[in-house]
Amino acid sequence: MSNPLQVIDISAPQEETVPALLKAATEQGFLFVDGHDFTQEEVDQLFELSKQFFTTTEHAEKKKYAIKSNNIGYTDFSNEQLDPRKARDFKEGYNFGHANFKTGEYNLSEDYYYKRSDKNDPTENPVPALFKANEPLTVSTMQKLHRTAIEILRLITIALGIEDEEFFTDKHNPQDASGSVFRMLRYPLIRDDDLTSEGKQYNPTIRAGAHTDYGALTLLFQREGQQGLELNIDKDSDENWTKVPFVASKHSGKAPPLVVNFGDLLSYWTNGVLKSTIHRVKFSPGETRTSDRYSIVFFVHPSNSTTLDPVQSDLVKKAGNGQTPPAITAINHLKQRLADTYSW
Ligand SMILES: O=C(O)CCC(=O)C(=O)O
Ligand SMILES: [Fe+2]
Repeated sequence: MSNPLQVIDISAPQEETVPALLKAATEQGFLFVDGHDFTQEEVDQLFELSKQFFTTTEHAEKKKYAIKSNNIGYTDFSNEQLDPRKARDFKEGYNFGHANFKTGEYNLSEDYYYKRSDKNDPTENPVPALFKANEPLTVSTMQKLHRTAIEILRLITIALGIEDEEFFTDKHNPQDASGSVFRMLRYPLIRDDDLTSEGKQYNPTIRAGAHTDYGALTLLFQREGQQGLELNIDKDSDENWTKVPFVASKHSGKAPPLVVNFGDLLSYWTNGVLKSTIHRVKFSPGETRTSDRYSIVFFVHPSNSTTLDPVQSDLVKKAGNGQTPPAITAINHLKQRLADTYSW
């Protein structure tokens, strides 16, 4: 499959990466980020861990970790409906949240996370045993993903010509309470005729309904042969979907480039100059897929109290839509979007 997205190597000189990043962010809102520091081996281990969790844990056991309104835990097959006009999404997932990306703590209890108590209660957001046993891997991944996101935000600030070079990075302090979530997802291989009558409420082709992401930035790993992510770059047409292919890294021994997209918050902050592009996951009828799709996703959100006022940038003044973003904080925006998705 040819690649319609740009591949940007963040280890290359800034003079090269900054204009390419701006072009990708303003035209498509999606790109590949190569030159990160994830090895193939560690990403393989992550996908193995995810597969093991989803395929060897009893359903009743998974349900003990059911997702709560803090967005931490297991999402069951019927939980999520990203496009309210369509069927529920046939996928399962596990979200790690309430993390401090500096110390590596995660799934922290409410009062400890919000600094109302100096003691964490590990029973509040319990971690499945398998993930607990593999904590060094998941924690180093979350921390590295956060650092990668910060680097992308730094480059974007330069690309937009924002005078305050820390405008975006300051809003994403690794120690602050935020809606950031690290998520493992599994979309099982299933064909139309596999569905029981109970399963008919699911759509076997559209696995994640069309949506934009709620946060600032999303970083995603996928595996070769497990594609399915599609973008609707042309907003005026519901029919025109661009498939995200699998591409390999240019750096030997490194994991494939991360699929990166801009979420609603970066779009608000830039009056629509950075595109928060609609996307979905689709298994097309008749395709020759032989395995489930797994994805590993990091949703980057700013500190909870951040507001959505546009940045001071000539580029945004000139090319922006001039609309006033909603007068709410990042956390209230997230709560609203999660309520719409999960019918909480
Ligand atoms: O799994 C994927 O490829 C995409 C998932 C996605 O878009 C999301 O969860 O927001
Ligand atoms: Fe998404």
